[in-house]
Amino acid sequence: MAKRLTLRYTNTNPTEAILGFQRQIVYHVHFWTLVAVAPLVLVQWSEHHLLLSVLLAIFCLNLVAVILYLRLRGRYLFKGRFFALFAIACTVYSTVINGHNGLFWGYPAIAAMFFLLSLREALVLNAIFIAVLAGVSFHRFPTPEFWRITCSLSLTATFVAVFAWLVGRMQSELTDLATTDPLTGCLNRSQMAEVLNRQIQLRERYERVASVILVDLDHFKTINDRWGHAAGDEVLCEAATRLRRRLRDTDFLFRIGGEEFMVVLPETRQKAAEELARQLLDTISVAPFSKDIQITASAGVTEVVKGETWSTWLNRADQALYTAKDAGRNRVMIMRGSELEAGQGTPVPNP
Ligand SMILES: Nc1nc2c(ncn2[C@@H]2O[C@H](COP(=O)(O)OP(=O)(O)OP(=O)(O)O)[C@@H](O)[C@H]2O)c(=O)[nH]1
Repeated sequence: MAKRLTLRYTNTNPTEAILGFQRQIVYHVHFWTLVAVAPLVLVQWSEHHLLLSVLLAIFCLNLVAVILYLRLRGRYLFKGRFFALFAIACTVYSTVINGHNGLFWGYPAIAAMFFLLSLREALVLNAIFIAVLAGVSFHRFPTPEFWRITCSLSLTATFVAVFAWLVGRMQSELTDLATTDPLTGCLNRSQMAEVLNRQIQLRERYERVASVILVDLDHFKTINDRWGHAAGDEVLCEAATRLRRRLRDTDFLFRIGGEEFMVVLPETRQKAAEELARQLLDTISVAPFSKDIQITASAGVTEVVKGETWSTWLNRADQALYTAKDAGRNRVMIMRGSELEAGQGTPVPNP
């Protein structure tokens, strides 16, 4: 065990970072659309297009509402659906009464929908939008122009759709890279606070229980020293696989240090967690790893207590683990509330 857990958490959560990035996009699209559309309310009014002017004014009110809500509450009001609705209505109606001058707004509207909506919603709405604009163009413009308009609108939608799809894929790949440990595939520390806090919220609000197990491989340094770092890496991967195999899909497995793993068990009381911890240590010690390496592990177990912070909860599990190490390793120690249960550390039979 290299050192005690660092319980200070800096805000480096990748999920939060992506949400922040999406909020920025929503903010900018709404803000710059407002800058472009607000003067058109007066222009259309002065040209006696009263209905269009009113439509544009309501569109602007929606833009202002979304911007303010985002600024004040940090939330995305209406999820871009009113934006799409008004952009489509205004562009189509403007094309009907203004011809090309209205149609030109269709191109930025197509792109904006891909920025604001989910890919599926943007594809469906843009298909409808382009079909309606094509219908209007067919009646309003000569046939060659209708084809040019329909093809250029479709090509714009295709380009932006491909771009949005690739950005979405890259985003999820980067999130995976940022949230998992590349060696073992376990979650890394960036997700720790979020997962533990979620369990604490469930405890506070719905009286749900949850437990944490810290598992630390014993004398891991000797493996590196004797068989080399690559063999040590193999043992870590295999240990993670063995732990994962014993866990449920709803449990969370983290690698939080060199040879230290954390298991978060939702809906699990301390008693059940203690039993599971013993089984986890068994899966590590029961069979040799590659190169016939034999290894054991120690574990600290504790259940979340109402009103505590995630760091207090984890600190208690950490203390239980240290006690297990001090007591001779290859055993489980549990810690309830604020007191370590004296003598409750249960040795796991040596392999
Ligand atoms: N192969 C490999 N070794 C690692 C990795 N991360 C940390 N280590 C090694 O793990 C060892 C941990 O050593 P210690 O903290 O002394 O713990 P230990 O030897 O397991 O002793 P106890 O925990 O007290 O039983 C160090 O030698 C680290 O270099 C890794 O990713 N791969």
